[in-house]
Amino acid sequence: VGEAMPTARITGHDSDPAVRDTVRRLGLCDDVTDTPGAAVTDADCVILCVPVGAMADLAAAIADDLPDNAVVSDVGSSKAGVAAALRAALPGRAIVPAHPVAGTERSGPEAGFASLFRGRWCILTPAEDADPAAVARVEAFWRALGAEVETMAADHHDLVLAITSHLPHLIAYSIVGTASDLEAVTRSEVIKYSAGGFRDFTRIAASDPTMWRDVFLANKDAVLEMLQRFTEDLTALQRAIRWDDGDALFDLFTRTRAIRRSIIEQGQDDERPDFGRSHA
Ligand SMILES: NC(=O)C1=CN([C@@H]2O[C@H](COP(=O)(O)OP(=O)(O)OC[C@H]3O[C@@H](n4cnc5c(N)ncnc54)[C@H](O)[C@@H]3O)[C@@H](O)[C@H]2O)C=CC1
Ligand SMILES: O=C(O)C(=O)Cc1ccc(O)cc1
Repeated sequence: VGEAMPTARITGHDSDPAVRDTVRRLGLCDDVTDTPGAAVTDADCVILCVPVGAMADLAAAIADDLPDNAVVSDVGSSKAGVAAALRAALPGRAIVPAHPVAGTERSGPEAGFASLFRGRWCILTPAEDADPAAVARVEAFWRALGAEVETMAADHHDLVLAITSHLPHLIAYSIVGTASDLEAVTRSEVIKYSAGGFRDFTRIAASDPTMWRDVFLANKDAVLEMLQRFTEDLTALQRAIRWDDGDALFDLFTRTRAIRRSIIEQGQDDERPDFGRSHA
């Protein structure tokens, strides 16, 4: 943020003193405060960057110190529950929930890098009656970081992200968990012979446990809906294998290859040279 907005004054707070020390050491903020309230006393824009299950408590903790004209936003991976929690904790305030759809499996203050949001989408989910000036301020913030901004309803966001992000994480956690439950001898072979497929799942399955526990509990309905469809489609694949239906397998794999190609054409893959994989 400091690099993209050199005149902005950035104040940070984290409930974990070790994180506050690291942020001070790395110089990520102009000031780091020991309480949430002290971080917002003269803020124009407050961005809550905690696991989605912690948003309600943090919003309540800043309520009394928040200046009247401050805009409150967040970066949570699920939106309807967070938006409701922010509205309940901060009644009458300008609230513009946001989700930058960019990240890695890493977390903590050392996991960030300046190009993270460049060319990525940031989805805003303001309520229909939100102040357009507040929405414009949050949009300008993300555009300054290089992101493309789109606005949609929070429920719609949660359905789309359930299939593009949340279910893939659940599947990765599940398959890596299955491998780790295998007998010890097989497990060591899984590690030794892990070809690209399994390795890619282990990257996703190394994502932060607190963050993802909260996402699945907060976006329960949409995730369960997509999981139902997924298990039906998986059963269809199981049937195709059992009955030697090679055409069914071939047709699906041809369709899925086209999806990968369109992601690469839109520049939303992580193969670009500056995407921070060297930090992993
Ligand atoms: N990691 C990723 O790739 C992405 C994460 N997100 C969302 O961003 C949010 C933050 O995720 P990360 O930055 O990855 O996690 P992180 O683990 O790096 O940072 C979260 C921080 O919140 C602190 N915290 C927890 N409860 C708190 C409280 N009540 N008051 C003050 N601090 C508190 C923790 O100590 C931790 O340092 C989550 O809601 C996540 O869903 C959104 C897009 C991408
Ligand atoms: O590391 C990956 O592949 C991710 O999918 C990162 C990510 C995690 C959570 C989000 O809400 C957005 C992006």
